[in-house]
Amino acid sequence: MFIDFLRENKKISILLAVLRVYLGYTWIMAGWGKIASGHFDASGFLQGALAKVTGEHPAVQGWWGVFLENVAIPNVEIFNTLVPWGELLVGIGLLVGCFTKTAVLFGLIMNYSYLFSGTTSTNPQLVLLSMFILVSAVNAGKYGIDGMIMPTLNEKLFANKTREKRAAA
Ligand SMILES: COC1=C(OC)C(=O)C(C/C=C(\C)CC/C=C(\C)CC/C=C(\C)CC/C=C(\C)CC/C=C(\C)CC/C=C(\C)CC/C=C(\C)CC/C=C(\C)CC/C=C(\C)CCC=C(C)C)=C(C)C1=O
Repeated sequence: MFIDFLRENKKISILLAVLRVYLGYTWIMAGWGKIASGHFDASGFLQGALAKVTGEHPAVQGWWGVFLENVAIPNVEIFNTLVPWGELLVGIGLLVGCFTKTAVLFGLIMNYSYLFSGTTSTNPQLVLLSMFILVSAVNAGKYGIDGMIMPTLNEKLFANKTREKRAAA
């Protein structure tokens, strides 16, 4: 019932838009800060995270350590680009409400990557707020670009499928 309320209520979509803009601004600042500095390098952070796999109460789980050691660290150049630009694009998507659901999902993937790496920081707070955007689906983008383009996109992309289904039924 609460989920339906988040997904359908017109007044709550205004609140969701405010939340979306806040999250978008936060991601833009994080991404742009790294891009503008011109020397973002995740190597040190990743090595530090890998070191947290050991000990009596490891902050980083073994399987994530395997990922860091075999995927992230050897390909750090890719992550040095993917992370800042991913953060910026997620931020823009959320700020203007364009492909909101996809943007928030990629934002969550990044939040969890940082959490898995043993950094708490503002990540839990961003995750909790992002959940509201994710479960409220299109309602969060209603007062954004999604609200303008989604009805047309849905019609163009899915109209035939709906017709096919109806014809088959
Ligand atoms: C507080 O936390 C923390 C941060 O800080 C937030 C940090 O940094 C860091 C620091 C981070 C590091 C040191 C890096 C650590 C690295 C690792 C742990 C390695 C592993 C990392 C990963 C696995 C993450 C990899 C990244 C991914 C998966 C993200 C990829 C993201 C994308 C590809 C972008 C997705 C975005 C989408 C889909 C949205 C796109 C939408 C837009 C861009 C919108 C476009 C809209 C416009 C341009 C507006 C205009 C549009 C119009 C007009 C269209 C209209 C059209 C009409 C027809 C009307 C830490 C630790 C942290 O703890």
